[in-house]
Amino acid sequence: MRKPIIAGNWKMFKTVSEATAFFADVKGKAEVDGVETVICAPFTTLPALVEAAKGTTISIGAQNVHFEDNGAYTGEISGVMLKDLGVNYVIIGHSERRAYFAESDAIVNKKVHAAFKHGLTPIVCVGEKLEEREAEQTKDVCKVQTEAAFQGLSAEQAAEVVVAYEPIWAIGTGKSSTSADAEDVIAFIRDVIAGLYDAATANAVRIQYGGSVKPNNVSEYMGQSNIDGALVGGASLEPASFIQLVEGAK
Ligand SMILES: O=C[C@H](O)COP(=O)(O)O
Repeated sequence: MRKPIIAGNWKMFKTVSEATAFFADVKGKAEVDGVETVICAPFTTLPALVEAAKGTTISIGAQNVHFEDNGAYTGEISGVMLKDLGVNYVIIGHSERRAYFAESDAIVNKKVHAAFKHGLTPIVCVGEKLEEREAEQTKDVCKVQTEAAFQGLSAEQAAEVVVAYEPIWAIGTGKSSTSADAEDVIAFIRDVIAGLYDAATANAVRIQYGGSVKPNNVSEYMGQSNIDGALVGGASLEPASFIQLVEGAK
């Protein structure tokens, strides 16, 4: 039985004071039995959020990690540093990082290994561009990205990965994938993982949908048998909306 997981991805939004005010508003409310709640926040807000989250069921995640433990990598943050803060999750390979920061499939895989090395659970993003969808390459793209991300992971590690299927054309556009289309691609991604490992491992992996998920459509996605939650950008920024997303995942 896979536990649904709602993860907010704040992207480059919120100062420390805004983050702590948000947390105070959702504490006790975005905590729902049977649903895992994660807030993936900017690095600068992580210490305050980790502190605020103590004694709650809300986990705190980062939005990126470098694949080395330390070194001359100006501006980067490592898994050692995130674990030291008490962070539990990290988003890896978000399409914005792939597009704007040249993250290749090989880099994504190195980051996934770095996450496991330091006891962080990776939320690995895969998904196609609009032109790839129009060329009917959605599944090919997701297969390549998924296989690359999982390369070299043991079955035990693979079972712990959270995958977020995010069609790029649906991110921040208000154009969400239909729940049936998302289910079709996510079931396919699960089959790809089964091909790499076995059915039991694939059935343990939680796969989220992401792309214009809102309080009014989250339960539609959650009603699909292969969709185990959502990675949410815009609608995760307001406390009331975030609480509704978590409640909608029950
Ligand atoms: O990581 C989250 C996704 O990029 C979705 O963003 P969005 O909910 O604003 O469309």
